[in-house]
This record gives sequence, structure tokens and C-alpha cells, in this order.
Amino acid sequence: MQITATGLGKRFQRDWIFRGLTRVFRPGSATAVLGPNGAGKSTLLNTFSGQLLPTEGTLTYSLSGQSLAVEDVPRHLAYAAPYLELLEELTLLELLRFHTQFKPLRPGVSPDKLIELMYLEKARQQLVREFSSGMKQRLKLALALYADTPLLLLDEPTTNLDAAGVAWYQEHVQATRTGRTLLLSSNVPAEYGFCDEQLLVTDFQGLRLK
Ligand SMILES: Nc1ncnc2c1ncn2[C@@H]1O[C@H](COP(=O)(O)OP(=O)(O)OP(=O)(O)O)[C@@H](O)[C@H]1O
Repeated sequence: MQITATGLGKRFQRDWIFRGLTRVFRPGSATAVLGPNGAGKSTLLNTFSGQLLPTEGTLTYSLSGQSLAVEDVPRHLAYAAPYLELLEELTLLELLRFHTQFKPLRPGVSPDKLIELMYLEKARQQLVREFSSGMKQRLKLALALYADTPLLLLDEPTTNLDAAGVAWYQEHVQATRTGRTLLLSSNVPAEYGFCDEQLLVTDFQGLRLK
């Protein structure tokens, strides 16, 4: 998916979070969205996902050369973030079967295959609410990475992951990013080291006048 931001700005009440962002995000690119805590990284990702409306400027989306309305973006988007919740009353297998009805996995990956890729075979029939925080994060990431979508948004992807989890993320993000447009918010070099582009949110705060 190609995304074009033109003069993009977002304000909450009287505070501008970012302003004057003009940039094109192309299929196959991976952009690290960087900045300190509270800089506006999640706000930027949520604006790109169509969940938040920009205060000024425009975002346009296109898929294989055809323009896409913002209301159609969620269908083509996979999003993993610490603040997005899982259906914890389901077992792992139930959750995967339910979730993938709405957000299909890439061809060749079934719910059973995904369980194998996550190394969560022993938890197949376990309630997700009983998972450790690292297991939940691995599940959120796997659902996004292996979703069959051209747009992938990852907010702080290694939250709650141990060293083995971080290595798992690095392997699987590489295995699934080809051809997709990836934006990844982070403060941790191990998460975004592979990204070919960087966007420093604080570069778009010079016009943050009240
Ligand atoms: N819905 C909202 N209403 C008002 N202010 C908000 C809202 N959401 C976020 N903010 C404010 O916008 C600013 C940027 O927050 P955001 O969560 O985007 O930062 P971040 O860079 O992702 O931070 P972190 O690294 O801590 O996750 C913060 O000052 C936050 O309080």
C-alpha cells in the first residue's frame, strides 16, 4: 500500500502532537517511527490507521495503483500494539479461528501452522487470559505479521518479550515484511534496526505552537 501524507498535523485540545508531515510511504518500505515517551509515535500510527482523524493536512492511500478510501483501510491493515486487547476468554485455537475469519492469514498459513510458528503448541487449548505477558505479545505479533495485509503497523513490538522472544520477532518480521508497507514505533534499536527509513516525530514539532 502506498500512503502519502501531505502537511499532516494532529492536535489534542490545544496541543499539537505533530505538524507539517509530508512524506510518501511505499510498498516494501519499513519506517521506524522514533521519539521519546509521549512524543506522539502511537498518535501518528493511529492517524495512519484511520482510527484518528488528522487535524490538518491529508493522508491518501492507494493499493496497486487504485486509490483507497480511509474507511477501507482497516480491512487492509494489521496492527499490533500493547494497548490493543486480545479476546482472552477464548482458548488459543478458538481465538485464532475466530480472529482469522475477519483478518485472514497469508496463503499457506493455517491457525495450526501459526501455533507451530509461535512455538505455542502446548498452549493450544489454554485460555488466552492464562497466558504470560510474553506469550500474549507473541500472539499479537504473530496475528499481525502473518495477516494477509499490505499495511503493517507495529507499536513497540518487543514489549514484554525476553531475549528469545526478541529473536523470534526479528526472524518473523523479516519473513513477513516483503512487499508490505511497514511503520514501526519504537525506542529500542533491536526492534527497528532492520528498517530502511526513519521518521523522528520530534522533527515535526517545530510548529507545535499553541
Ligand atoms: N486521546 C487523547 N487525548 C488527548 N491527548 C492524548 C490522547 N492520546 C494521546 N495524547 C497525548 O499525546 C501525546 C503523545 O502520546 P503518544 O501516546 O502518541 O506518544 P508516544 O510517543 O507513543 O509515547 P510512548 O513512547 O510513551 O508510548 C501525549 O502527551 C499524550 O498524553
